[in-house]
Amino acid sequence: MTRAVLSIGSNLGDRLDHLRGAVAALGDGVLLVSGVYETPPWGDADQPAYLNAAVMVADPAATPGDWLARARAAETAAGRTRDADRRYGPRTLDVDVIAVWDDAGRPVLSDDPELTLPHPRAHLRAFVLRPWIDIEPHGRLPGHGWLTDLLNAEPLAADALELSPRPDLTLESDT
Ligand SMILES: Nc1ncnc2c1ncn2[C@@H]1O[C@H](COP(=O)(O)OP(=O)(O)OP(=O)(O)O)[C@@H](O)[C@H]1O
Ligand SMILES: Nc1nc2c(c(=O)[nH]1)N=C(CO)CN2
Repeated sequence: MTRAVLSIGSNLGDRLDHLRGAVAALGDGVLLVSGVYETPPWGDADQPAYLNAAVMVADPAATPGDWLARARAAETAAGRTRDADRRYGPRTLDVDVIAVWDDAGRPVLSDDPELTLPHPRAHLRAFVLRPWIDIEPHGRLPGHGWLTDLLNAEPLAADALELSPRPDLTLESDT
């Protein structure tokens, strides 16, 4: 049994549709879905604004590697395209594995470049932490502490002010 928090983001094409595609591709594993946020581009300012959200998933059989495989499958299913030469550049869909917990609730730690856990830049990204707080208000980022403490301290506090909640956009299925 593992539980994981995934970050989903899109800044090309029909952004909302891409996020919805990601949630659909994750299927029965999805436990909780955050609100949608419009966020300024991080890491490379010369690109359109993103829509970001966070998803909590769980599966009795999934290994940490399975979550990376499912993240990649969701990107493919939602028709991921990207500029391969551009680090932090625009993309139709990005699904990052932010953190994973084992069946005893212990965080899984990994320094494997293929799957580093927790995600090595999560603590620097208001666009990851703010949606995650929606679905886990008392959550902790393993190795870094309470989500709310991270988001309320500089430099993230300034970034958090730039995020726009989009309650008009929802990822939940209508059915
Ligand atoms: N926790 C993780 N989640 C997703 N990918 C990871 C993780 N740790 C390592 N990776 C590796 O990172 C590589 C690059 O992923 P990707 O193309 O999504 O990077 P990026 O979106 O440009 O940057 P970032 O990962 O900072 O968002 C992938 O090949 C993947 O194996
Ligand atoms: N706001 C925002 N900025 C980003 C995002 C993202 O999802 N949201 N993803 C990136 C990929 O590395 C780079 N920059």
